[in-house]
Amino acid sequence: MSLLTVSDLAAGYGQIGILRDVALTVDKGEILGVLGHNGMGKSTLLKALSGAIPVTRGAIVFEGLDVAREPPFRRARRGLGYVPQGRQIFPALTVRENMEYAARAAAQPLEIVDDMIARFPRLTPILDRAGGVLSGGEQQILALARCLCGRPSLVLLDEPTEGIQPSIRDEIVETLLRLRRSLGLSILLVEQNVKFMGDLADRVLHMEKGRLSAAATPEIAAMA
Ligand SMILES: Nc1ncnc2c1ncn2[C@@H]1O[C@H](COP(=O)(O)OP(=O)(O)OP(=O)(O)O)[C@@H](O)[C@H]1O
Repeated sequence: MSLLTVSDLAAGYGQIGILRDVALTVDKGEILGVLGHNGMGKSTLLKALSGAIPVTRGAIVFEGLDVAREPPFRRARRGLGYVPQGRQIFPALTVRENMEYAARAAAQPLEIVDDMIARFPRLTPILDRAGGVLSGGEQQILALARCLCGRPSLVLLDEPTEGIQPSIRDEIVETLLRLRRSLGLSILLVEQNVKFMGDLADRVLHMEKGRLSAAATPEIAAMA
């Protein structure tokens, strides 16, 4: 059985429908990629799966249970982690405080913060620095570490390479592959960056105008 099975999903903003007939599965330990150009609905997909926006039809079966009508915090407690586009780091809290906040919100013991810090060496020298002064790459790594303080089994990851220099991009690839190995983590990643996707994803789908299809664009075919 898949960890996540989405079927016949529709969602949007008020009267504006964006996603239609969306179906996908993510298996345990799998990294599924969704590629698409600007405005095609990638972020909307992750918002609908995390509960940030309501779905208008369809099912989101996570670990055997349809969570499509559950509020975001309940989905998060079940192990559906979400790293939104723009990272949404708390700017006035330190790196450590950002992580402690997430652990508390997820009712996890605070020891998980030290466990995660040990997995992200780049955070160690900046633990007391305010989130708002971090570089884009540091914020992305913190956003991921903070999400993992909720002990998710699946992470919904929205454009982690946006505004990030190539060296940190490579570090993020290595980190995600390591986390998959060590924690058995599953990842649903939406991206525009074909190279990043090629380095990371086991399988890639293509999103166009709110619909998903098997990847058939020349860029993706060239990755294979
Ligand atoms: N809050 C909102 N209200 C109304 N429409 C929105 C809202 N947010 C996004 N949209 C529209 O939904 C469509 C899909 O946007 P979405 O952000 O999901 O695309 P995306 O594929 O993630 O693009 P990008 O790569 O630029 O982030 C776009 O047409 C966008 O204008």
